[in-house]
Amino acid sequence: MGSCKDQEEKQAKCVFVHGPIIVGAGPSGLAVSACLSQQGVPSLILEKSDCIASLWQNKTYDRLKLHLPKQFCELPLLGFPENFPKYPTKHQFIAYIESYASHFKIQPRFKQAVQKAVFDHVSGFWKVRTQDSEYISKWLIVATGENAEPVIPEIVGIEKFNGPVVHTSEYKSGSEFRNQKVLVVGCGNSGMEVSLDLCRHNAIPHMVVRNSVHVLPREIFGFSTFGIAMALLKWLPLRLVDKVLILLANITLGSTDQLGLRRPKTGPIELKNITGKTPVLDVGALSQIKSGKIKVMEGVKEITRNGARFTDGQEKEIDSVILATGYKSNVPTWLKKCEFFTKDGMPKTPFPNGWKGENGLYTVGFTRRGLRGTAFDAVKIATDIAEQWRKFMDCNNNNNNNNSNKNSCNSHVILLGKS
Ligand SMILES: Cc1cc2nc3c(=O)[nH]c(=O)nc-3n(C[C@H](O)[C@H](O)[C@H](O)COP(=O)(O)OP(=O)(O)OC[C@H]3O[C@@H](n4cnc5c(N)ncnc54)[C@H](O)[C@@H]3O)c2cc1C
Ligand SMILES: NC(=O)C1=CN([C@@H]2O[C@H](COP(=O)(O)OP(=O)(O)OC[C@H]3O[C@@H](n4cnc5c(N)ncnc54)[C@H](OP(=O)(O)O)[C@@H]3O)[C@@H](O)[C@H]2O)C=CC1
Ligand SMILES: O=C(O)C(=O)Cc1c[nH]c2ccccc12
Repeated sequence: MGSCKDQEEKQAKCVFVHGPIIVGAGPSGLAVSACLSQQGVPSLILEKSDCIASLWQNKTYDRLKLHLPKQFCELPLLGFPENFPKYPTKHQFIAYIESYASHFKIQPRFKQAVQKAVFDHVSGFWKVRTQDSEYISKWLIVATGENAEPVIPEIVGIEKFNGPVVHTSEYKSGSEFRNQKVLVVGCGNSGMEVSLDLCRHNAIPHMVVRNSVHVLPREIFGFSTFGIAMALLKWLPLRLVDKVLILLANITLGSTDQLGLRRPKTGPIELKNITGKTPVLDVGALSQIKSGKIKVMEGVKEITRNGARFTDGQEKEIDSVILATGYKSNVPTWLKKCEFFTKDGMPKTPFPNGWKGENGLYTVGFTRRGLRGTAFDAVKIATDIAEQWRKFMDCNNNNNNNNSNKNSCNSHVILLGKS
């Protein structure tokens, strides 16, 4: 453990962790910790913020509701309370996550931002560095999420703009933008829902749609579109399911093309699986677009001191800019010398096999399948680690009872057992 000596010099504490280290106390980190604990495996979560589910608590707007029915957003082992509505609010979702953590007695270490994690081939351990400590374990579980950092695009002239420029992760409510002309850059679920919220507060959103986009109704004839898609996928091939979804969307919403919302050639679920681009599930923005309250604009060419120029030559005065330009993983900034992730911080191996890497590395919540994907990964990871854990415990017990067996276990495992 040469590193500990290095860390001592920098006055960092060296902590041997009994069980896996999990980076991130969002739904994914908590789910995997709960599943491990159910199998008798202890774990330690390192979380950079000061609370669990910080994305939901700190980086979402007031009016947010889950847009998939609750049965598709449950974590393993403990479902939503019976009395929750079909589409829980973000406050209900946070309450659920808090009761989940307390039910499984999960106590993350807060204000521990992982700055560097690296596998030490000599010792066979992961060394995980935060601002004040180095944590050491045989297993590292990456649970920092697909939405760890906002995507901030470079837009010509934006530095000259006089008004506020905020990312949707900082947006709380349209009440701060009352009567303003607001440029909303991006038309994913965030762009659509923020534009809708702005309308409800008498602001005038101009939403930039630079590309094609799938808009689907949240429900079709009282059934959730997502639920319909999942049911059909059990029987029909993906492309046929996508065709059915588009047909149903065209019947219920009408064609979206004339509104400036062209559909991509690839179907909605196939596109989500290949690129991660989530289809918009409409909760009311479309009717505001139809009535002209949300103005659809082509790409932005340039931002000026008090407005914007668009690629079609139009110019508009603007009071504020909201960047609804999405999120990215931050894994490449801290996980070093690791071939498992792409440069964008997503596992190179596609779903359903992206949860396990080499040398005790695992990932949870990088499936591009929302919380359902998280539940899938968490169960797989816990089962896999529990098997190793049981062997290690048996091995350790044998060693304690019978010294002649000592060579049958790796020395690092004995070291871990002593911590
Ligand atoms: C607005 C919005 C709405 C959504 N709605 C839905 C929905 O309805 N249904 C659905 O299935 N999915 C939804 N999603 C997808 C969302 O990604 C998941 O719901 C869920 O939050 C993923 O959980 P996670 O734990 O993987 O990631 P996160 O919730 O992002 O948690 C990751 C945690 O890791 C911490 N972290 C990051 N980097 C470090 C580091 N270096 N060191 C220590 N800690 C670190 C973060 O602080 C954070 O607490 C939504 C996403 C957004 C942005
Ligand atoms: N109620 C709910 O449950 C909600 C869920 N979510 C989820 O959160 C996740 C993130 O969603 P979201 O924040 O919308 O991010 P997305 O990545 O889904 O969308 C980003 C949008 O920004 C556009 N964009 C990016 N850069 C530029 C640029 N330079 N100029 C113009 N447009 C740009 C993209 O266009 P292009 O396609 O051309 O790249 C795209 O339309 C998704 O999984 C989403 O489903 C979000 C809100 C609500
Ligand atoms: O990632 C999201 O935002 C979700 O809400 C979950 C989700 C996973 N796969 C989807 C396919 C269509 C719509 C939403 C999702």
